[in-house]
Amino acid sequence: MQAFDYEDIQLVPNKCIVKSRSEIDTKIKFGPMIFKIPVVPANMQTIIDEPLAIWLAKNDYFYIMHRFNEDERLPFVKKMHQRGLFASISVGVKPKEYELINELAAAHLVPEYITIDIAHGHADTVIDMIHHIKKRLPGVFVIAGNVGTPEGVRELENAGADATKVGIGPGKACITKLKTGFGTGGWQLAAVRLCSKAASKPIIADGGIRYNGDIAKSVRFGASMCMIGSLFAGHEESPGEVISKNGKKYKTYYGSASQYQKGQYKNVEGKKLLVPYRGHIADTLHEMQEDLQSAISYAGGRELAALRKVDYVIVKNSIFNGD
Ligand SMILES: NC(=O)C1=CN([C@@H]2O[C@H](COP(=O)(O)OP(=O)(O)OC[C@H]3O[C@@H](n4cnc5c(N)ncnc54)[C@H](OP(=O)(O)O)[C@@H]3O)[C@@H](O)[C@H]2O)C=CC1
Ligand SMILES: Nc1nc2c(ncn2[C@@H]2O[C@H](COP(=O)(O)O)[C@@H](O)[C@H]2O)c(=O)[nH]1
Repeated sequence: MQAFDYEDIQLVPNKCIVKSRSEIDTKIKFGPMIFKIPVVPANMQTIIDEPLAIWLAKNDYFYIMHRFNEDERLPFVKKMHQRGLFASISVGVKPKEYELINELAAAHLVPEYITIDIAHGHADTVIDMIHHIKKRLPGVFVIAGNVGTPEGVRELENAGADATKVGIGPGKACITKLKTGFGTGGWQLAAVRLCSKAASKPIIADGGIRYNGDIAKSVRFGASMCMIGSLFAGHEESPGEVISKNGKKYKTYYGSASQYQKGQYKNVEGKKLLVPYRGHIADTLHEMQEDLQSAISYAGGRELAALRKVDYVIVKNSIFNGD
């Protein structure tokens, strides 16, 4: 298997079949709903909060609420449904998480999406949680992860997951590769390709996306959706205060397995960084859509599916990886 990452790949253009990029459709059906673009902000505490989730849902973007305000998740589902919006939450695998599923079922609160979010998702703990959710909340679209291998994808799909999330350690705030020696960091795009070939259901490419063009590349290699953290971290709407330093504005971005998230230095696999302030998230999402429309035009198509068939070349070291 050849190892490559986003910066090593360039997609090869086909003849354009549209007169304007505005004709091009970037919509994606993912689970029970259709979204404007195949992009979801990472379910991390420095990336999403309730006001942003509401804005994203109202504006036809996919979102996944993080799982770190444990007791706010049930009321969150209720509030979203009262507003006529879809609910999409995350869970872990510890005993309290089983109770949450039971409480949601008892209250007849059925979120549209539940993401099982742990670092090493190819595990019986995740398989057991998939079974539990499917038993108690059968209508929910279950996303499970993270995994980095075809075997991981197949096992979670066979257990009942409706989609799997691929990426072990490629994230900008991640230090898993350094701390453990394991992961898909440096070959995340090749891992997406490998996993998507084994998948019979959608996969989410999670981590390592540094430029808008990487979204098109993820779709080329089989992703239905891209989860992005660092590119979304610096916005006005991102949780946390704007920090001024040497006349420049920043926002904080920290890993979900960092000591800042955990409140203690134990099994730490994430770090904290400052990312430049980028204005409003609506502008970034709009630019992502425009760039994706342009990418589809280079693919010679009118919709996302055109990207799946384009040729590619591997050009090692063409540009420096942001990491
Ligand atoms: N995508 C990625 O590469 C990574 C993502 N993360 C993110 O960090 C957050 C915290 O993740 P996580 O620590 O899994 O969540 P939790 O702290 O909720 O741990 C989940 C469960 O899995 C156990 N566990 C965690 N890591 C391992 C492992 N390597 N082998 C065996 N058991 C394990 C934990 O027990 P115990 O702690 O006692 O071992 C716990 O019971 C999540 O949001 C996750 O997505 C973290 C690292 C990598
Ligand atoms: N190894 C770790 N990975 C983490 C941690 N917190 C989050 N993540 C993963 O990173 C992506 C976002 O990646 P980015 O390159 O777009 O910034 C996120 O969705 C998680 O899967 C962590 O502490 N350690």
